[in-house]
Amino acid sequence: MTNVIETRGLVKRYGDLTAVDHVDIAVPQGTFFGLLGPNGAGKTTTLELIEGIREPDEGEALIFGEKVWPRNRALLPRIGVQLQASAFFERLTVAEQLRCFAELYAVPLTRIDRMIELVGLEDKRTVRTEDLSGGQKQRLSIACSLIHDPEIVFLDEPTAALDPQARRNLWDVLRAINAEGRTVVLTTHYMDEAEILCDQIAIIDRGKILTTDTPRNLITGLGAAYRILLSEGAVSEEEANRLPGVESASLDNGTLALTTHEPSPVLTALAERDALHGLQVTSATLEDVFLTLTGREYRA
Ligand SMILES: Nc1ncnc2c1ncn2[C@@H]1O[C@H](COP(=O)(O)OP(=O)(O)OP(=O)(O)O)[C@@H](O)[C@H]1O
Repeated sequence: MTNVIETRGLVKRYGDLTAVDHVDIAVPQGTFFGLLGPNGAGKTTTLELIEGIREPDEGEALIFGEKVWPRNRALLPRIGVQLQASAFFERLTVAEQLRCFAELYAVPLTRIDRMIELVGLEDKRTVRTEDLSGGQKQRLSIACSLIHDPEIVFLDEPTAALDPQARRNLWDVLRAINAEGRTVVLTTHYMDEAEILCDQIAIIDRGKILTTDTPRNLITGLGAAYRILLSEGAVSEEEANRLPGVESASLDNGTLALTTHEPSPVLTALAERDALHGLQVTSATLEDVFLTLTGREYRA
């Protein structure tokens, strides 16, 4: 698959601090790519280096095989950029704001309605930007970044500071953008968001990429055990300990917790005993991946 983005040994220093430390990233066309890391990890700086709005101290970033620095104007119509903080003309309505961007890019004004529909702001088209909620502002800012129909869109923490429901609603918009065939590069400090949305995740910490893979491979690569939780009384602790594949079973606070690396035979044996009451199966999470890689708990 063609890589539409590649970075080679990207470095950015601010005084003594190396904010981006030899970052190598490759993003195949059409991927939903996530740059995941705690606050201050270097996500925004990395993104800005790739977008060509900051000069690297070392290394280079390529989009569609072309260097992004010095500023490469030929790339601009092909990429959409949503910055972490968006500044709007506050007195303009949603539709006027989009019209302004459409005219700047000289694209047909029919794109305005298309974008309003894509981000679900139909009932807000005549509302002034200053009267939008945080989630609606983020939607508008995403719509502005897509007005010229770019092939790649960069989104810097688009769901930060949104409430859980607004975050989930925005996830649907982001999925739709990717489903249209666009490559999406997203930064986030939310583990769940990266796991749910992204095809590929690069975990960044202290300026360094720790690992890049699919969420599933990152998690299964740990080889961690599954936990199977059942209601007390579904089976006895002794019987649970004897089930095929069970490594340990213990009863705690009304919940029987089993650990296993092979959930299938355990679940089959439980089903045969009609003992699936209160069943929950959990595997390792990206937080466990971060802990394994850094030795530290993940604190966004
Ligand atoms: N213009 C700047 N001058 C000096 N230091 C900077 C500058 N921009 C960022 N930094 C520092 O570089 C490091 C990386 O910052 P960056 O904003 O890239 O991280 P981030 O992962 O995007 O964090 P956040 O999630 O908080 O936005 C941080 O320690 C930050 O304080």
